[in-house]
Order: sequence, then C-alpha cells, then structure tokens
Amino acid sequence: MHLEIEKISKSYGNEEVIKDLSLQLEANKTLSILGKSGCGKTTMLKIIAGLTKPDNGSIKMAGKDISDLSPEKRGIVYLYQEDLLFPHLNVFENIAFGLRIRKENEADINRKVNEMLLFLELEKQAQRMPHELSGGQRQRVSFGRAIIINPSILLLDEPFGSLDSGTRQRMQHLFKDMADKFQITSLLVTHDLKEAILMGDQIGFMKKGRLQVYNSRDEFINDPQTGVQSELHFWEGLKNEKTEQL
Ligand SMILES: Nc1ncnc2c1ncn2[C@@H]1O[C@H](COP(=O)(O)OP(=O)(O)OP(=O)(O)O)[C@@H](O)[C@H]1O
Repeated sequence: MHLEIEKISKSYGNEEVIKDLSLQLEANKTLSILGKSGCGKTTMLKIIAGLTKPDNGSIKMAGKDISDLSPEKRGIVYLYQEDLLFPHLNVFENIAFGLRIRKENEADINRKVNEMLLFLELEKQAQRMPHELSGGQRQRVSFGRAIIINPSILLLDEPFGSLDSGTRQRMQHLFKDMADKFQITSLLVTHDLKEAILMGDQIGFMKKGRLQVYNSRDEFINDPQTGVQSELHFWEGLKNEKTEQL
C-alpha cells in the first residue's frame, strides 16, 4: 500500500475537527474526497503534507512511518486553488523551478520541461509571464510544476474551483491523463459531486471530521448520505414533469 493513514485525530480547542480518520491508497490511484465546507478536508490534507501536527494517529508511505518527518522530507506536493505561480518567472522557468532546486543538469531540465510543455499544450506560451496567461493556462502550469518533480503524493485542494465549467471539465480530463502518464498517486478534495465521481478510483465522503471510503462507485452512489440519490431524483422528477407537459 502506498499511503496508509491510521486513526488520525485533531482538535482545535474544544472542536474535534478530525475524528479517528483512517484510509489506504494504492500507488498510481486517485482518491477523491467529497465534503461540505468546514468538514475538515483541508486540515486532513495539511496533516498528510506535514504542515499540521495531528494529536494522534500515524501516516505511513510505502510501509515507512513518516509521521515525524518535516514537510520537505515527505516528497509530497500540496496544490490548492489559489496556488500562485512565481510572477517574475516565465512559464518555462515556473515549470523548471523544482528541478533547478534539485540541481538537475541543464540537458535533463530542458528535456523534461519541453516534454511537459508539449503535454500541457503550452509550448507556444513557454516564454510568457504568468500575468499573460488565462486562468486555465495558469492552472496547467501549476500542475506541470507540481508533477514534474515526481511527487510521492499529490494533494489537490479544490484545484478547479475558480475555473468556468467548460475549462473545469477540460482540466479534469487533462488531470486524469496526466495521472496515468506520470503515474501519480493523488488525493483530491472537492465540493463537487460529479467531480468526485469522475476523478476518483476510490471515493471518500467526509462529514464533521469523519471519513468514509467507498471502494466502488456503486457503493458510493447507493448510500443516501452522499447526495447522489437526491440528485438523481431531482433530474428524474424534472424529466417526468417535462414528459407530462408534452
Ligand atoms: N488553525 C486553526 N485553528 C482553529 N480552528 C481551525 C484551524 N484550521 C481549521 N480550523 C477549524 O476546523 C474546521 C475544519 O476546517 P477545514 O479548513 O479543514 O475545513 P474544509 O472542509 O477544508 O472547509 P472548506 O471546504 O470551506 O475549505 C473549521 O471549523 C475551522 O474553523
């Protein structure tokens, strides 16, 4: 198992924000987690990234306990909605940044960044500065920057939240292609039911700090608390009304 979280909890004052949270995630899979605002999704991601210390519980990666490792040593990338690009660096250099920090040689950097630019369909924008890009293009650059360093786990916090629905859909498909090609293991949190179903190999539902993971899409769809059933009834009701009017 690539990621194993066992019985993590976290309180702020009297508020228990994460309650006995456990999950397991295989390598090269995506776990999407659906939950309402305030249910503890971001806190969970911060704990996995090492930015927040849990009160109890353990985190293992590839069998090794990483609970006491600093964020830098975990090799995890945490990408959130407002993730900013470096404004003074062009697209190429934004994507190359992590490789330069790791002191990779120039030929490797050029090869990897050019491959990534091609994949992201950003080769024509390579020399542009972030302020000269659209929201969707900026988003693609931030994915490229995150994925090029081959993170052990990619944590995505509402990554498509600020995009219009067409761009959002394109980005969801692009991310799925990238996850396959670059063999990414990721956790993605979202408020969006369809996004959770579309993106996840496994789907989790978080409510008031408790996480339930469903191992199949059917299990998730059939549980009334996930909201899929009421969504289906809504559309069915609308369809029947229309048919009656005809
Ligand atoms: N540093 C902190 N100090 C005190 N309380 C906090 C802190 N961080 C989060 N909380 C509280 O923990 C709860 C969960 O917050 P969290 O940000 O994890 O929710 P979320 O599910 O990510 O919400 P959203 O979808 O709105 O981002 C909230 O009630 C929040 O007020």
